[in-house]
Amino acid sequence: MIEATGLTKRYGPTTAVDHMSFTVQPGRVTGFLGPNGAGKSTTMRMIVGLDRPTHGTVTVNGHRYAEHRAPLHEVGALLDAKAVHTGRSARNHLRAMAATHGISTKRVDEVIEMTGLGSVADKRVGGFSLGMGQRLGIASAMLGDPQTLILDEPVNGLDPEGVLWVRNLTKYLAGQGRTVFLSSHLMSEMALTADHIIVVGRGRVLADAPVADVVAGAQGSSVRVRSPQAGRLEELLRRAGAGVTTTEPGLLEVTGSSAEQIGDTAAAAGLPLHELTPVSSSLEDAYLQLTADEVEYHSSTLDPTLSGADAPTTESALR
Ligand SMILES: Nc1ncnc2c1ncn2[C@@H]1O[C@H](COP(=O)(O)OP(=O)(O)OP(=O)(O)O)[C@@H](O)[C@H]1O
Repeated sequence: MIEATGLTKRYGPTTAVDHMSFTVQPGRVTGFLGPNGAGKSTTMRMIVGLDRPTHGTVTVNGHRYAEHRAPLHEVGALLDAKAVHTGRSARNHLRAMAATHGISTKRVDEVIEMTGLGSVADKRVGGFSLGMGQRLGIASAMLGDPQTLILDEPVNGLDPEGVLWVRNLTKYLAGQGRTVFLSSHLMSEMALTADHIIVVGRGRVLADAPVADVVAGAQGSSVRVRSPQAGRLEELLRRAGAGVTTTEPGLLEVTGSSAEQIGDTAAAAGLPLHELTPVSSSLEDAYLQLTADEVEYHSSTLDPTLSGADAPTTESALR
């Protein structure tokens, strides 16, 4: 379990982390989401003692990182995949790490196998692709078979197969009762991977809840209703206070009313329904609403005259 209490980090005039308090529970995958500069990496670095809090505390299983006797067995972290001696092979890098922590070479072979690095383990890390570097970073984090895993952007640079692998691995590790805390900019991926998310913006916690609750709390959830008597139904729903828009004859997009309420209203009036579909907001919608005022760089409106490399994308606007 990771517990942050009033965690604060200032760099000169910049407050990177501003009185953050949260708990990351074992047995589930917790996602850490936030726009560029929100303080995610700084928070993760403080968890593993690479940065010292200006105020507040953060502990892993009740102790600050530095207080753990064998930290590698307690906490595994992927913070900067490029922070590896590039002249060494992956196997030698892992063996050097293992040797200084009393970990067997058998375990090195295990993590190489587990992370799919077998065919490149004896090649120089300097020639690794970003994805291979990420796998090596994850192998390093797993080396001590830790109870807690902290992964900063683990799917960054991975191909779809690699992304799926990280998803399955993190779910599997959480299923074993471990604490898994990972940051990502890929909202759609987080929706598939995380059970719980902590959303941050400008160093503060904006949401800390199960993924389903964050999505349900987003504005914009609606119900698609199809009826041969859509006009009459629209009248009744409006009278009951719902918002209704019509995009094609017979089809209503209803907000402010649940599918059950709409079904009951239609049944009470004897109106036939041909479709009644709740359309929930995606995690991305919820995330954009939560962080709308917190991003450092707004893309405002997308300029249609920009094209190719000049055109901002949703992802680049968030980063
Ligand atoms: N060593 C440092 N010195 C000065 N300012 C820093 C330092 N590290 C981070 N910051 C600032 O602190 C804020 C939070 O940065 P941080 O890297 O933690 O955010 P982040 O959420 O991880 O962002 P990203 O998604 O870009 O990785 C930013 O404004 C950043 O410029």
